[in-house]
Amino acid sequence: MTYCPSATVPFYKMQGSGNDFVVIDNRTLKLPREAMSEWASKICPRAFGVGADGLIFLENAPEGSELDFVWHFYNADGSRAEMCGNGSRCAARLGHELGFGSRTLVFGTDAGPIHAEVSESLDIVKVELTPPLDLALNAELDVDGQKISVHFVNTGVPHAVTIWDDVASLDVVKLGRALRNHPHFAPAGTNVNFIEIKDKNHILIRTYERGVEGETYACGTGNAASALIAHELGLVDAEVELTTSGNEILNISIEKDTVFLQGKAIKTYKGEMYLEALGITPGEEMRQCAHEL
Ligand SMILES: N[C@@H](CCC[C@H](N)C(=O)O)C(=O)O
Repeated sequence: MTYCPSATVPFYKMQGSGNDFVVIDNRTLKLPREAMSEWASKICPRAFGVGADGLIFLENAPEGSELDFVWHFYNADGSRAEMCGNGSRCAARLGHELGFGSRTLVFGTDAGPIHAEVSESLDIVKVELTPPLDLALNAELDVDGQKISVHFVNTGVPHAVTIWDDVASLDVVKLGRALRNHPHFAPAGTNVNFIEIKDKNHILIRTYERGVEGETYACGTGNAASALIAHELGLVDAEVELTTSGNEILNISIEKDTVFLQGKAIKTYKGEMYLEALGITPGEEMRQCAHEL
């Protein structure tokens, strides 16, 4: 089917613990992958676009695959990311609601398959993250003249984790940007988490996200990385509750090498976006119906 936009493209807006996403069902739109990055960088900016930390496209899985669907995930700046924990919880919920699969489903990301369980109420989603990679503890890094002990693990995307006494008082954007761009993490860069251990089952967390290039209200894979590292250092148990900067709760459970992330996945609205207003150039097939724009 050739897509004819009649000026607008339907979308869903969702949030997982305040990490917000525009989600597009690409089964009918059939937007080619080459155009997705530009769409993200036009749709995600707040005030000028729809506004979101990331853009997610849901598509049918390849014929014969065991997946219920596949996604394409883009950060607000248009960079593609291998995975997103909060986005994966939103995608699982919407994927189920759009008929891609049952409440227990599996979908494909660049980091590998994600198994998800959507609650009966649909508002809570638990995902099993991809196996953690490249764990490295206690690198002493020079950041703006101060020595910081930095831990690292990839929980689908790269995460640096630093431990502090009072995360509320930190300049997360300044420190986060410096670590994100630190030569130690080149060329991919990293997301950066700032955590405060409250007790064996409770962490306060703030995250600087790569691709948003700022602090977000929550980052699912960052919460997983932080709990995993704190557990590895003997600071917390295998079941951890994290309070995000948006004051939401995310739950992480660690079972041997498997990490689960659970939290709210909320569908906030459904809308139609105007391509021209967003500065998106319609593709060839869209020009056929330019009179409708
Ligand atoms: N917010 C996400 C992570 C999204 C990708 C990240 N910004 C990156 O580029 O690595 C999460 O909830 O995990």
